[in-house]
Amino acid sequence: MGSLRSAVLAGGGTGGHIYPLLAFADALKRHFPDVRITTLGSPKGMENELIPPAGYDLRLIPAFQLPRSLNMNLLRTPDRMYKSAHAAGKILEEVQADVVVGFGGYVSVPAYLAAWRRDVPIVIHEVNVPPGVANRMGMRFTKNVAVGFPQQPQQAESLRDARVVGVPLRTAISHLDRAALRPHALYQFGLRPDLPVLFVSGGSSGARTINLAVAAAAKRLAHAGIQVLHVQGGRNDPFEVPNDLPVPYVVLPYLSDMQLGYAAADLMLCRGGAITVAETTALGVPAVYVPYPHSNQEQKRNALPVVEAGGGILVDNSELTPEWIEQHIIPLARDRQRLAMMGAAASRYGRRDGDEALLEFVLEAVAKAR
Ligand SMILES: CC(=O)N[C@H]1[C@@H](OP(=O)(O)OP(=O)(O)OC[C@H]2O[C@@H](n3ccc(=O)[nH]c3=O)[C@H](O)[C@@H]2O)O[C@H](CO)[C@@H](O)[C@@H]1O
Repeated sequence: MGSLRSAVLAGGGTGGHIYPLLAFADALKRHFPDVRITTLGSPKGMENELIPPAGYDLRLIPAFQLPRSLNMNLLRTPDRMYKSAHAAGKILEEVQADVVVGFGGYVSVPAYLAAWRRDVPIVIHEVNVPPGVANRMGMRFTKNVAVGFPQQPQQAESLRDARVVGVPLRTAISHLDRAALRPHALYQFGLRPDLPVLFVSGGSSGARTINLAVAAAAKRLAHAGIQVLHVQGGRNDPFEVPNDLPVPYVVLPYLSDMQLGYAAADLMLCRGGAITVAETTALGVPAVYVPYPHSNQEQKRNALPVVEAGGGILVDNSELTPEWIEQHIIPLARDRQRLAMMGAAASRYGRRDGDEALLEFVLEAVAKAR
């Protein structure tokens, strides 16, 4: 393995960009205990809540809104973009960056621009198809593109030559032994060991449709003997659940220790965010995926290969009603054999070594540039 003295990691907005960044930072630290790690974020993203508690240096650069489609005129539209790239450049110089690794989100663009102008190698990690606007812009400046899933290079021309490295997952998740942690997780949440647990999470910001549909099905789930562990999501409105249910229905605003949720879960109900899909499959958690309908079908593309492999089922956002939950989720949550088969299929699709594989790719990129 090569070496690194200073790395700048850029990625922000929602958890989907930040958790892989943090997992990669941890891998860097493990291999190079003296490496200087600097993360770049913008003032309003979830990075402000997630990165400082993880112990990494977070530098904020002025935010600017990217258009939804790629428009190279942006690079000529000075002001805000220039201000952000200038701020990123000053940080790259101060920390004498050997590499910039970008995970997407608005804040990655100024980092890519600043690195390109200073001949600092750039590595892009992309988990979605189509790739996000920020990363697509970054691809104008580097060929070092890594992706999270094996189908991505076939699905997008811009990713055709990308290296499949998997998704860096937090070690609490990638090293998780679900069965061993389960008793502790159930105890922590006040759940019973004798009844199945449906774990509900709409991704880092939460999902209104999922929250409301499951809450409205609370009585039916409870009377069928299904416990619910329901994470509302960082940026979502609270919802009402009856308080006289015969079995536990636990609502949490946000769960930092997601490994506990995965350990408690017999079945998951979730969106199809790329990192969520990487985690459920790495851990072999059978899941019902409800892709977010307004983002270019990216979440459906994330979940479909898992479903085709037998690791979960897919339902349209508009079809997720309390009746659908009663007809499909209740029988599934009670069918231990089917859940075990789905879990095994999910884990054949998933992988746990994305952090190490991305690190290897980054070191190769740095060595190539030297
Ligand atoms: C609406 C939208 O555009 N969503 C995008 C966003 O999703 P989002 O930001 O929701 O990201 P993902 O679903 O991919 O990942 C969510 C992450 O948050 C963690 N988590 C979640 C809830 C919680 O209480 N605690 C917790 O730790 C999960 O364990 C996971 O690590 O980024 C993903 C990755 O680019 C994209 O694929 C999604 O399409």
